[in-house]
Amino acid sequence: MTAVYGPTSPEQIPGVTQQQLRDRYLVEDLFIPGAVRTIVTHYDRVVAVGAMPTDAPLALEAVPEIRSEQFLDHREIGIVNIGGAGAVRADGERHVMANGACLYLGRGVKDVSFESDDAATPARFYGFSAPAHATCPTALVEPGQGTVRELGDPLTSNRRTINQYIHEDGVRSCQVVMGVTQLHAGSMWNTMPAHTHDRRTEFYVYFDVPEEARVVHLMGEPSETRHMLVGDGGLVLSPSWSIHSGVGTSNYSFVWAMAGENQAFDDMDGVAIADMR
Ligand SMILES: O=C[C@H](O)[C@@H](O)CC(=O)C(=O)O
Ligand SMILES: [Zn+2]
Repeated sequence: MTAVYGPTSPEQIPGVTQQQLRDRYLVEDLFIPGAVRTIVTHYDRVVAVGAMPTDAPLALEAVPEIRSEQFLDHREIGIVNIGGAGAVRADGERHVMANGACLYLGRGVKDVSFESDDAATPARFYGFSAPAHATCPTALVEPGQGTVRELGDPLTSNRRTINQYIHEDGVRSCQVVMGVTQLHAGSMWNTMPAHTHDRRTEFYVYFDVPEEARVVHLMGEPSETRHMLVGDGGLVLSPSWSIHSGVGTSNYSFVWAMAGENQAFDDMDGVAIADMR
């Protein structure tokens, strides 16, 4: 249940087919009932995890690609539940996780497992993990209890609430920065004007996307953008050279998470809309 996403270059974007773009930057099967999926990437060595327990708990296991006995021997992980109610056990402690809750586990935690309260409405745990060279304490944040930033305007269809969970002024980590953005009803655009941050990789997982709806996700260098239509649960990989923005056919939410050179949320290189191609 492991997939490896190798490094890519912006020079590979011109001429790329829609299928090649999706093969390189989109994970559409992160959540499989009764399984843990591990997505090993060469973008800042970030590993993404999707766990969807049904009637039995699922363990977070090291995969051969990370050459560790336990998954967190050399790593940290931020976890957000984007599904039904559930819990994460970490070294015997049970952390109850409602939809939207965020759990941070630091380097050295040994036994991690995921469970759903009700197999009929399973939890969907999304994990974002990066290498860590020190141990930060375990921390749980209840939904909406992070640092809230209200952004955008209904007039530009981008009114949204950002909840920063793991960040410089919140739950501490070595590299991981993580939060959830919710688009308000009637607002469809995230992150427009767009930005890059050449110092950090960023992944999005779109959720609360209605079944018939899609998010038109924009990526690529600002001067050479491409799009992918992404449904509920889709994971999009943004290398540091890529913008990450999107417009839905409905409103939606997404988990954003970053790792790399720094943790400065505002270290972004904004792009004027008129300069995008
Ligand atoms: O670097 C920061 C990230 O792109 C996201 O936090 C942006 C976002 O959630 C939004 O504007 O809605
Ligand atoms: Zn960003």
